[in-house]
Amino acid sequence: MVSAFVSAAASVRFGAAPAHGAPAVCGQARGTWAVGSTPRPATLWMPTAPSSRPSRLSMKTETATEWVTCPGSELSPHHADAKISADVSLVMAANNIERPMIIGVAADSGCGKSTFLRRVSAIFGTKVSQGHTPQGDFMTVICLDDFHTQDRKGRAAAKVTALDPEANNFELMYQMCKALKEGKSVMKPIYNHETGKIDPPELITPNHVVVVEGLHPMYDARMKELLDFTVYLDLSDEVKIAWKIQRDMAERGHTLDNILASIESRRPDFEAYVDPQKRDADMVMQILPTNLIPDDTEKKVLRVRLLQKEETDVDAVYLYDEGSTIDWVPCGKKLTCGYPGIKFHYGPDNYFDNEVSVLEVDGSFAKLEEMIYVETHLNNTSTKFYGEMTQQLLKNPNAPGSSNGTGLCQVLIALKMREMYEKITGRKVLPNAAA
Ligand SMILES: Nc1ncnc2c1ncn2[C@@H]1O[C@H](COP(=O)(O)OP(=O)(O)OP(=O)(O)O)[C@@H](O)[C@H]1O
Ligand SMILES: O=C(CO)[C@H](O)[C@H](O)COP(=O)(O)O
Repeated sequence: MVSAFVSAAASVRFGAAPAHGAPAVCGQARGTWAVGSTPRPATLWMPTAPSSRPSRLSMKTETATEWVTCPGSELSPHHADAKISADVSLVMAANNIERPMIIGVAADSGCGKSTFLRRVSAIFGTKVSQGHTPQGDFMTVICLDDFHTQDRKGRAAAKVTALDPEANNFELMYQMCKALKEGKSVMKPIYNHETGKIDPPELITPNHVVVVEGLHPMYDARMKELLDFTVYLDLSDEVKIAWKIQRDMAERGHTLDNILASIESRRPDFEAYVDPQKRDADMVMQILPTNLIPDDTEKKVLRVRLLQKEETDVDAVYLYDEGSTIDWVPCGKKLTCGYPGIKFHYGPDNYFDNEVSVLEVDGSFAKLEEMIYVETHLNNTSTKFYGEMTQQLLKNPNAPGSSNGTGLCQVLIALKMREMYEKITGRKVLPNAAA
């Protein structure tokens, strides 16, 4: 698809690609975006140079705020200090925030939420803050583990897992997300994964985009209602185990038995409380073992299916011909593929009670720059200029999944989030704002 924003003369200042392993919201100064002769929408939201913008971190305005006890704080002794501001935060006007958009990203632990959100932050463009919760100048990412009602010891004594709704303060979660959506600040509890304890609350101010990620963003009906866009990352057991082994053995010193036991012990609660959220998500990314290698044991080659609910405010990405069912094997001169090749599928389907469009990518890409060839065959990608999807992948080639369908689908979902933001607010985010 060639968007109306295409301009061969367009010049982009690229920032350094965020290093893999950087915090969920990568700090990148925004560059200028010259769109040549491209007409600018009247309501174009143009970030000013970082130095002339009020820094969210240096805002002292919240000290003038009157704080009130947040409903739900009475439900856990650990949440007694949880507060919300009585009035709309001064940060709203100071940072030119009109209407915070709230996005929910649900998945089990270790299923790639942080990795995915790094792509999202690159597309929205945001500078990262230090601290427990990444609060960028455009996007904030709240981890819902912060609403655990008990510390690790408490959960062990009560014999509940963190996945059990009993172990989470949904009332507080809802009230705080509602307050942020209304433009109010909150003093949110912190769950400290290093100590397993609940730390004193931290200040979270409203932002253009607030992502709530974790085990249960869509579990509670009122929370679900608040969310403007929802995503579920659905890993098959085989892939989940492979990723867990890779991370928890290599980086966290767990043994294989340990990891397998932990996955098994969480399974009943995962199936009861986390997994069902995928039914209602606007987009689901299924990550499965490949079909291209019979009896594949390595689980390194992935088959990724992007399920896009038809009934949303953004149009589904399609391959070639909207609504048709298409299998596409693009290997050849235009797309270099090593073993076992690459295969696309697109078509309509039903997912629980919803009509969805499915875009499937099985296999890996050998040369990322050749993704432009794939991009040319995709439509409704919500890109703002020819090659934007490929450019986003090339920005961070070493991030997990860049060379397969996970990276491609991460970028496509992030572009849909940006489109949704523009629809909700009536503002335009400059393409490549993060560069
Ligand atoms: N697309 C991908 N391809 C391969 N590996 C991936 C991919 N996405 C994530 N991983 C790996 O899986 C592991 C977990 O990823 P990540 O930390 O993003 O998950 P998470 O859901 O945020 O985890 P947690 O909730 O436990 O913090 C990491 O080792 C990461 O490198
Ligand atoms: O499922 C999880 C989400 O990240 C964690 O296991 C849960 O938050 C408890 O954390 P910890 O194991 O550090 O006490």
